[in-house]
Amino acid sequence: MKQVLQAQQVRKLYRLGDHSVNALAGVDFAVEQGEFVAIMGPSGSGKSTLLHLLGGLDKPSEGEVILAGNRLSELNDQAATLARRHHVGFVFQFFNLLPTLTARENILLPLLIDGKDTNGYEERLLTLLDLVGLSERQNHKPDQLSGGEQQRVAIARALITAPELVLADEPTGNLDTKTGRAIMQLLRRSCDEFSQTMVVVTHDPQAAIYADRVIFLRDGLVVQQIHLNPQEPLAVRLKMVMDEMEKLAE
Ligand SMILES: Nc1ncnc2c1ncn2[C@@H]1O[C@H](COP(=O)(O)OP(=O)(O)OP(=O)(O)O)[C@@H](O)[C@H]1O
Repeated sequence: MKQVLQAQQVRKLYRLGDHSVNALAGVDFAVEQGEFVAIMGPSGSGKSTLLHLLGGLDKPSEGEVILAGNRLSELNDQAATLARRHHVGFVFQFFNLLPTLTARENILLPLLIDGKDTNGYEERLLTLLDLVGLSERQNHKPDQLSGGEQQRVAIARALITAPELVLADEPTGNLDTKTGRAIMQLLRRSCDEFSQTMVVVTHDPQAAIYADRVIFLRDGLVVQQIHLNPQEPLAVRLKMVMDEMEKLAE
């Protein structure tokens, strides 16, 4: 299987005045195409930092991230931006929707930024609007949508270019259980049907159970990884994730 993403001995040191925070202390892993990986760990364990480095939004202090065959440290800023644009869709906790644009226009934005003709994407847009359940609300602006609906717009926006890799930071944060489950099922379907790769940071075991693999971070290090079988009942997977969380909390 093709590897879409690799982290090699990734370290991140934040300097704060006269002291520094070791946010990542040497993280190694690889993600294969079509794989769904959840990253879990206590607050401050380095999850968001890692996601930013994996997507080339920030640079490691040491180590290397290889994204779709590109060694990010060897790219200049412009080349890194293009690699990101062509290979990665981002879903952040604060949806970063443009308030003056409708849901539909926000979803099409990555194509416009990349200078693409959006006409050729009409069918994909309609499919995505349907998948995220927003066909009826495509002409609403963000302030006319609920938090869950805004989150679904952000997810459709991340998927419109059919990126090989989707990086999501707490995609179910602040959502009710039902909407959160629908979002995770949508990401899972994107893996299964379009062979897209997902890396999702979450503190919620109910969200992590949709992954093939859960990576646990603590103090900036990978301390455990477990594989989940999507064929197993949700309750079995949930127990596996929660047992592991409990062990790591000891
Ligand atoms: N820009 C920054 N400057 C300085 N320190 C930072 C910065 N960003 C994160 N940190 C520190 O790095 C460590 C890891 O933070 P990070 O946000 O990656 O953790 P996290 O696991 O995502 O936490 P949470 O679950 O609370 O979002 C923390 O100690 C945090 O305070």
